[in-house]
Amino acid sequence: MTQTLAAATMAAYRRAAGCIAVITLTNPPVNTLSYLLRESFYETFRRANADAEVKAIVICGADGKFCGGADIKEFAGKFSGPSLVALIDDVEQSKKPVVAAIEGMALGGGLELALGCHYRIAHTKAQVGFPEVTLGLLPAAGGSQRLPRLITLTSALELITTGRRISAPEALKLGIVDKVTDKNALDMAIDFARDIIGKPLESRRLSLRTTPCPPDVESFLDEALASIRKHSRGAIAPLACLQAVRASVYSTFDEGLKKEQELFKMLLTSGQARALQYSFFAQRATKKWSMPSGATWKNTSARPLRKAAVIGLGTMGRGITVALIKAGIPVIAVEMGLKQLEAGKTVIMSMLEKEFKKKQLTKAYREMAAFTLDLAKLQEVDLVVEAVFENMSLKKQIFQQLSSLCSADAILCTNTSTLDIDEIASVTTTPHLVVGMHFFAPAHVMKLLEVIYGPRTSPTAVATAMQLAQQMEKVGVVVGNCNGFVGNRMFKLYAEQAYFLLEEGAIPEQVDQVLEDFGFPMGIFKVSDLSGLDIEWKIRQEQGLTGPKQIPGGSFRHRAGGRYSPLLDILCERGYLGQKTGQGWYLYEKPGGRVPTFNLWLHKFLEEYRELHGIQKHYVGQDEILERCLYPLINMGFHILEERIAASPEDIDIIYVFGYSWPRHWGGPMFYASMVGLPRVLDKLNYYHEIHPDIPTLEPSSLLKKLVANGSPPIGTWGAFIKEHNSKL
Ligand SMILES: CC/C=C/CC(=O)SCCNC(=O)CCNC(=O)[C@H](O)C(C)(C)COP(=O)(O)OP(=O)(O)OC[C@H]1O[C@@H](n2cnc3c(N)ncnc32)[C@H](O)[C@@H]1OP(=O)(O)O
Repeated sequence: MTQTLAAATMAAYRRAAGCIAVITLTNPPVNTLSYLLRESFYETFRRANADAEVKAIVICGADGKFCGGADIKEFAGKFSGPSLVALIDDVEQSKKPVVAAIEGMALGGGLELALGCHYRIAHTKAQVGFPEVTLGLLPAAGGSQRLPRLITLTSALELITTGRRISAPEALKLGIVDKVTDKNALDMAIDFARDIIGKPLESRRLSLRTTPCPPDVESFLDEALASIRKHSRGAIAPLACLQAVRASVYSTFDEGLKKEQELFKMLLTSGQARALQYSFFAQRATKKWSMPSGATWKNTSARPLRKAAVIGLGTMGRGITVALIKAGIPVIAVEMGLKQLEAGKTVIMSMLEKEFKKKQLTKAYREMAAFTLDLAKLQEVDLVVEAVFENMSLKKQIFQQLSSLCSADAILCTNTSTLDIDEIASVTTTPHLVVGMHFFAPAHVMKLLEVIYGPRTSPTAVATAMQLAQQMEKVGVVVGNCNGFVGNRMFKLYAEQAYFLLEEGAIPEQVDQVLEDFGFPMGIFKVSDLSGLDIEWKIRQEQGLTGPKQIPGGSFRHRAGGRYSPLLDILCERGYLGQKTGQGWYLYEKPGGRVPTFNLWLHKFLEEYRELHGIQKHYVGQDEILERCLYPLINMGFHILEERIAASPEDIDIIYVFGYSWPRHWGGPMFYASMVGLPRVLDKLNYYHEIHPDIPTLEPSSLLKKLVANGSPPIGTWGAFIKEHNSKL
């Protein structure tokens, strides 16, 4: 096994144009600088350096990919083999000119290696960057010291602290690469290397330079610190990146390297780095979907999509239309009335125009959108996305029509956030082609797509929806059919607890502050005001929890078998719908206002409400807010795993990171639970359930109890317990 790997992983050596040594980094799929590659590179580079016939060296990557950086999997173990810092030092100190031929990508350690080279030549489509910060790390093979010595401090700081990847033309403008070509970068690098043989190299060694600084560097760095603190939402890596760059200003190169190492070691052992690296692999794992039937991404093919239709041009339908066109799929956009069609068309065309200006689209977009009232046009399409109101009878009516109008093999998707896919499919003649696609608003921006299969959905329909997610550059996650699917089913408990906390004595400002300190960009009440309280109100009505369809049998504060908070309903009934009406949980300067301020009415109302219902107000502390909001949500995650609605904790975590702005440096709810410790989560749920026996969702799930009873195994091994848990044998 090791031998096979060793054969595939190497720094391959060959000679070109007589006197040029070409070293090819070879470690599929993205030529990461793993232990084996570093070992091989060390030998190969020495060989090239020692060979008197070699006058210059070119470094490139196999299969048109320079290098994807360090092997992230190796961060979890002990470092062995030659260090990247030392290898790059060898490269920079070489007396023979060394040229990097960058094709595909030079990321992280890959870019650091390229910065050690004396020249860099990139293909125009290549990307370069330091994504370490997104993994909870910093460029620690001299990158944080060499980049600021090469380009402006402002750009170096921005690239290192954000992890933004840039195109080769931008890298050329900034001065990171020396030449860009749309031909073969390796051929160009070889020619270039031949031309520079014998030329002095001293000025090309970045470690010998000093960092060029703006006039008032101290206040520049102070402002940068304040801005990073404001935007990093509790993430520590951006701050460490800044400290490393700061060292490049005030220290010698060697001292700077020491500081870089010190900060790297601190980050590497932090929980945040573990969470972010987990998230990196979790995101990739969602592509490898499976269904309980045994169908998987490997054994199922997607249908080609030449044309799609979107039905319903409200906010969601508009965003979906734009997302499809951005993915290169022509769309027939359908509405039921002329007025709605015209309104939808105007907004969609202006959204497309904006995307075009941002260079996200080519000119052809005008021809890619057709607008019609005529459902007969749907005959031509391979896929339909229905995006009308969240109303079961309306959706069923539409799917019945689709069934007779569309071609027999058209994939029929419903954009629903809660409704039963199977019930919708039941009115069609092709239930196997019906699949749920839960987009998140704004649909042309938000990355997440929940792909929902019902009991009759075919693997082909799922594969096609997942393929479409990829085409739209979204993260698709395949989930089973249940009320609210994964994301909203869990979110419901998060929101519910927040309302209960208001009833018990908290105020929206307090709850939001705790959630924002945790790392959410906005607390739940601000989010509710922003999206409009009536969204949840309509869902509650549809579920028979409130309104004219309310299921009889409950009481004012007890419905559907447990405690119920009618606070949101009361606000909606009074017309307090959030930002759009100028008042919700907060007060706004005017309808449509954006700045939340103290809502005196709400505070008085909460006092009266508590008094009226005999609720004993208590002091709600920060821990209680966080635990009451997050632990029931996590507990529901365990139920969802038990029921196999989500195939893995990774799937749940990715849904939360990409759809609900869960702070990525906490990995996602399930990873967070594993970091906090499952016994603690279990104890706290038991504790709160004892105090609030009328909230059944606080009762710990049996899977959580089982995992704790088994010594709280690592998250990567939960799958075995779930299988065992579900086994009917
Ligand atoms: C002391 C030295 C410190 C150095 C710091 C570093 O270098 S940290 C690493 C910095 N590099 C990165 O963060 C790059 C991460 N990778 C990517 O962004 C992308 O994978 C890519 C390189 C742009 C390629 O994207 P593409 O969409 O083509 O492929 P995938 O993302 O699906 O990746 C293919 C498989 O390769 C695995 N993989 C990619 N990069 C790494 C890596 N750096 N380490 C380990 N594994 C990596 C990825 O997980 C995929 O694996 P599968 O098993 O096929 O899912």
